[in-house]
Amino acid sequence: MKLQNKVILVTGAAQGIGRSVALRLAKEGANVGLADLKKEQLENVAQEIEQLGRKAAICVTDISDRNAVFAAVAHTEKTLGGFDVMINNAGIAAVKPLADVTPEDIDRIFKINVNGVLWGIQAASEKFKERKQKGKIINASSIAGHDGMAILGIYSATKFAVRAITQTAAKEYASAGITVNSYCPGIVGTDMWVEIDNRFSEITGAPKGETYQKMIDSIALGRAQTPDDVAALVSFLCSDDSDYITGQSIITDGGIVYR
Ligand SMILES: NC(=O)C1=CN([C@@H]2O[C@H](COP(=O)(O)OP(=O)(O)OC[C@H]3O[C@@H](n4cnc5c(N)ncnc54)[C@H](O)[C@@H]3O)[C@@H](O)[C@H]2O)C=CC1
Ligand SMILES: CC(=O)C(C)=O
Repeated sequence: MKLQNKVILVTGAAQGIGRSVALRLAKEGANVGLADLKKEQLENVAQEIEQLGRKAAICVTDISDRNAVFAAVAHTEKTLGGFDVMINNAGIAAVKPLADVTPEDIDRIFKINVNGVLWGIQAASEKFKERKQKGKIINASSIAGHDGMAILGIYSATKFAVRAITQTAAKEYASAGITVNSYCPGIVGTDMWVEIDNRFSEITGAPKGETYQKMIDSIALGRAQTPDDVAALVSFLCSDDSDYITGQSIITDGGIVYR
C-alpha cells in the first residue's frame, strides 16, 4: 500500500471531497486526522476509517482560527504518532455578482478559503521542521482558480489566491524538503454545488438544477466529477510518486479548462 502508516490531516473531512479523500487515503494504508466544524459527521467518517483497519483522529476545528489549526496538527501528531502530509481542503462558496459583493462577504470567504489554507501551511511546515523530516502540503484550489467564473467572482479570487500561496510556499519551503501543490477540481456533485445551483436560481431565475446541468454538459468527458475522481489525484500527490512535483496547481476536471 503506497501510503502505509503515513499520518495525514485532511480539513473539511466531514463530507464531500474531504470525506472521499480521507477514505481513499485510509484504503492506501494511511492513518488520518479529520478536521471540520461538523463533529457528528466527523465521527461517522472516523468509524468508516476504523472499519478499514486504520486509525483516525477527530479535530473539531474552525480553519479560520489560526490557533485551532495549529491545535489540530498537534492533536493529529499526538494521537496518530507522526505527521507526514497536510491537506487544506475545507472551503466555502460565495455566489454573487461582483456589483453586490459586500465587505462582509469578502471577509467571510477569505478568512476560510485563503487564511485557513495559510494557517494550515504554517502549522504543517512548523511541525515538519520540528520533527526534522520532509513533508507534503496539498491545497484545494479549483478550475475557478485558473479562470474567473461569472457570479463566483470572489470565490474565484480566493482560489487564485490559493494558487499564488501554493507557488510561494513551494519556493520558501523547498530547502526544508517540503513540497506544496494544489488540486483544481471542476464540477463535483457535492453539497457545495447544490448551494451554488440554488443561489444561481435565486439570482438569475434559472430553474433549479439548470445551472449545474449546463456545467455538466460542458465537460468533454461527458459526466459530472465525483469526489472519488478528486481523491485519486490527491492520493497521488500524497505518495512518494509525486516527490519531484512542487508549486503546481493541477487541474482534474474531465476537460473544461485547458492549461
Ligand atoms: N464541489 C466542487 O465542484 C468543487 C470544490 N472545490 C473545492 O474543494 C473543497 C471541498 O469542497 P466540497 O467537498 O465540494 O464542499 P462541501 O461543502 O461538500 O464540504 C466542505 C466541508 O468543509 C467544511 N468547512 C467549511 N468551513 C469550514 C471551516 N471554517 N472550518 C472547518 N471546516 C469547514 C464544511 O463543514 C464541509 O464539511 C473546497 O475547498 C472547494 O472550494 C474545488 C472545485 C470544485
Ligand atoms: C465550486 C467550484 O470550484 C467550481 C469550479 O465549480
